[in-house]
Amino acid sequence: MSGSDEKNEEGQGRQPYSQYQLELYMGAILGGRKPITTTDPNKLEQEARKSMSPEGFNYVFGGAGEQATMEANRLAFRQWKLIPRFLRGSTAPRDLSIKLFGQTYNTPLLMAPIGVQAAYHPSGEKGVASACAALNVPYIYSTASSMVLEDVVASTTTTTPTSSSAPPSPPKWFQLYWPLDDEITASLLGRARAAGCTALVVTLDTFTMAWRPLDLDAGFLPFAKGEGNALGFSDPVFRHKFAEKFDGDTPETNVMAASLFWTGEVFSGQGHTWEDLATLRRLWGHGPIVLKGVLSVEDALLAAEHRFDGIVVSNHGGRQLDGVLPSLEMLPEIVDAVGHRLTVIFDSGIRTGADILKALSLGAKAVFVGRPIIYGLGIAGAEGAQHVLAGLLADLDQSMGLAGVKAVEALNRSMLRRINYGGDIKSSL
Ligand SMILES: Cc1cc2nc3c(=O)[nH]c(=O)nc-3n(C[C@H](O)[C@H](O)[C@H](O)COP(=O)(O)O)c2cc1C
Ligand SMILES: O=C(O)C(=O)c1ccccc1
Repeated sequence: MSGSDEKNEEGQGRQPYSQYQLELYMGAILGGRKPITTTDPNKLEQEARKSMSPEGFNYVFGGAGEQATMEANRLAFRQWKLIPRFLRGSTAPRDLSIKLFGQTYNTPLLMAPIGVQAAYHPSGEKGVASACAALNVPYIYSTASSMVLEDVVASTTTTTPTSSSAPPSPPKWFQLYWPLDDEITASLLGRARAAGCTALVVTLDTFTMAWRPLDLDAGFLPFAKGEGNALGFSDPVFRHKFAEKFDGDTPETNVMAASLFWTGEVFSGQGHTWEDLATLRRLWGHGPIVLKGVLSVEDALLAAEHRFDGIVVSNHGGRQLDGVLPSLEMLPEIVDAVGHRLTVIFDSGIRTGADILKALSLGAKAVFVGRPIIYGLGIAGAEGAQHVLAGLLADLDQSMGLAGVKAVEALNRSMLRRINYGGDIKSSL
């Protein structure tokens, strides 16, 4: 896949994803090559199931409870249908760029923060971050990462910034599972700042793990093996506090105790309140703060009242409280209530370009996508993740064209009609 970013006469660069469809056809026609894995979002899940370890696949795939919310996320997308327009002149080249917090982003897609990426493929966070960098997609580093923040950033940062051919690294964001101890929080945020993360995502909905039958039945909990703790174990303040409490031990000499100590810090946040968020703002000090996991108009209004820069309308991909509404259901109401006061981002259930179109038309300024990219990683490492990302962006680009829209900023609700055939996903196809 080419990583070129040439400028054309209309100012919007020829994007690395915009030729991907042609590249795949030509590879097949001229070279007899097949894509590295399927281009079909549903088959992708099946391919991942075959390639990944059962525990790894189930961890990514699984929802909470009976997966009612996870299924509802997909059903919600099926209920909105697009209304295309024609004969309005060429839509090419499409402008997928957006403005978020005063900065221009090439596309409205960001890689969702996903924990423990080395559990799905040895290239882990570095693999996904490099796939994102090749496509200019922002990478959001999770607090529960299996690789050290600074190492992941160094692995994707261009070492020769003066070279005119090298595209600049896309922005990086940092996702926080909020520790109880402010000194540890301060240290993590200071490191994220120093590593160049430009925005802070604070996840509200996962202060404790939900009831996840697939993982419970397999007894799979990455932290118990010391996985997903790299950020904490590499943190000087955390290490100091651990040594103080455990007689000079280090996370390396006493993995189990250090894992418990770390997870006790980052997954015990139910005590935090709206008032405590002031501390976070002070500790972060610079750049936007986005609250992830908002599902009610009331909490969205509170986020605006507390002057947060953004929210992610999300149900964590149906992995937390089973039975909650699909996040797409709440998106229009939340946008109407607070869209003029803060930036509304969306995630949970996006699988296709048309899904992204729908979320943006309902008022989201940008979207996060999680599982599909991790399936690509699990199947074929960084190359697989890049294939999925490029496919999703190419699909979005083409779907926009087919809908008769030239720029993301022109999307609006008049492009959508809600239909409800009732019943399950298949009957509403
Ligand atoms: C395996 C896995 C791990 C995740 N880890 C995190 C995490 O560490 N932090 C976080 O804020 N969200 C995490 N999420 C939630 C995602 O950021 C995102 O909200 C969700 O995946 C969106 O749904 P989708 O997978 O349908 O796109 C995780 C999701 C998955 C599937
Ligand atoms: O599994 C998740 O959804 C998640 O958010 C998480 C939390 C801790 C470690 C890894 C992932």
